[in-house]
Amino acid sequence: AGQLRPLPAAGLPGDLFNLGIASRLRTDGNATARASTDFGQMVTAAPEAVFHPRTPADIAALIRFSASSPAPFPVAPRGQGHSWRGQSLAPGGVVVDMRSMGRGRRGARINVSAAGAEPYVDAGGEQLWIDVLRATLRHGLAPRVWTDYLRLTVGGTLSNAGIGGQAFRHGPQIANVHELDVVTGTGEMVTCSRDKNSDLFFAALGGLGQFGVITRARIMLETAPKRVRWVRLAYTDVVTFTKDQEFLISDRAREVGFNYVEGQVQLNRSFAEGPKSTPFFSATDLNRLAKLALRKGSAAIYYIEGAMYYNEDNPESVDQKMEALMDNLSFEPGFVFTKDVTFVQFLDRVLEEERVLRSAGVWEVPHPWLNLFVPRSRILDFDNGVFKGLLRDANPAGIILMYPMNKDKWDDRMTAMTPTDDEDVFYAVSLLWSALSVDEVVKLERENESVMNLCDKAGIKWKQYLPHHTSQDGWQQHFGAKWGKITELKAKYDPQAILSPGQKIFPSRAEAVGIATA
Ligand SMILES: Cc1ccn(-c2ncnc3[nH]cnc23)c1
Repeated sequence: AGQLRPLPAAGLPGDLFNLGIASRLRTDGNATARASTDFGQMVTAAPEAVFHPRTPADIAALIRFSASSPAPFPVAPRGQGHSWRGQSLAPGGVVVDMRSMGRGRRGARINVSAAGAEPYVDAGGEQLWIDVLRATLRHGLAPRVWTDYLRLTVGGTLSNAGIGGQAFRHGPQIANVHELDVVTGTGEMVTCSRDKNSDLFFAALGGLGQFGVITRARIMLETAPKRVRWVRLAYTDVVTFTKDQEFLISDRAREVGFNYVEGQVQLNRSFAEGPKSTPFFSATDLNRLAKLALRKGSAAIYYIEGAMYYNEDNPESVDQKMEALMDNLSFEPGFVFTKDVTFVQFLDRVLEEERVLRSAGVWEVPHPWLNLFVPRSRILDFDNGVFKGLLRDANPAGIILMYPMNKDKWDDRMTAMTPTDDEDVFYAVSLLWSALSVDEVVKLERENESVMNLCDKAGIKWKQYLPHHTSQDGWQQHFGAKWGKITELKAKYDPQAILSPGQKIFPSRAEAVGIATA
């Protein structure tokens, strides 16, 4: 039940509880327990309170109060809490439950501007992408780039980059934003874009919550297709697999190719010991694929996952387009798996995965993830060292994604990092493990470490996506040449280092005060 007046929390300044916003603060154990962990379940750290803002002005008031108090306390915006290593936590501080912004006035914070040559949607940072999709489809429009899972917030994915199979063509989600409203670490509400307060605009996109809280994003839209031809093509040879993937994301394939290109790696042992069927593959499919791996003696099966958008007024043309495309690709003959679905069914495909995993009780488990961007020139070394070496006989629960993107679709002025070599293509490799026991957490974390060490020894210049580093040196290496600018922007927009301490990039003054008084 809501509290009339929360009891002042020990670690927060008493007069916080005299402010007008105090009634929106919850200090009870239920509220703080829910905000003490995230989807990754790798870290637990309790806030002193959870704040339920109604408007961006409420968030500004809370942050202004912390920034001007003698003992500034951490403040972390939390949407769905889908960070994996505690990035959305605020130990000893205040977690802002962003989802309370939208409550009560459904749709008020998603405004579609459908007219004109460049339609867009203004979406609250707390809005889920699935809700943005439903609102824009009412106008026959949709954002161009999607994460694999849609029950994530706009502010959360834009604070990382927002990658998925459409990014090879349109860049990550952060490359498809016109304007932001951001509440900075000094509690100012700033509207920013490429032309206005542009340093904050570029900082916040991929900014890991370090420079401000995204409360609105103006996102580019395109005409939405009605249907999708969704295919998976199986390969046993990684050279052929990556060659075809790179063709599919090249300009040559622009007219004749897919609208979406991703890829997965299935290690052999998972055929014997993994699920007998999945949302995409039937048991028969998986049997055929297991036999293929055996016959070819390959350590893994590689799938290209492609999607071709179309409208039902000319289904035969998508058949012809798909036939022509298949002729250009060298997958294992007969190993083409096709589904014909609506646009929403395709975009929301991971919901099915979530349902299966939740019903098996393995969705809310620890997720020791590792997401790497690997330079194209080293992807075969990576495959050889990791999938044919380190992980050859592994069979952890979870999925392995592997697909290329075009670096020139990313904007290097933004905080998100891509590999700093001079190549124009890099691969996303996502080891999305689910740990089904406590010692598996330790084992998988160690394995992830050894993957990164193997890359270091081989001189493979990786960057982490959804990054987690345990030292400021690690973060300096992550940001490389951007580090100087990033520290300047942090001093300008969050001088007390209040915001999103869970990323562990900057020692927060709040902590420093704590240490000083300890
Ligand atoms: C970069 C990233 C983080 C999570 N994903 C996922 N992709 C595909 N299926 C998923 N299921 C859960 N997370 C998934 C991809």
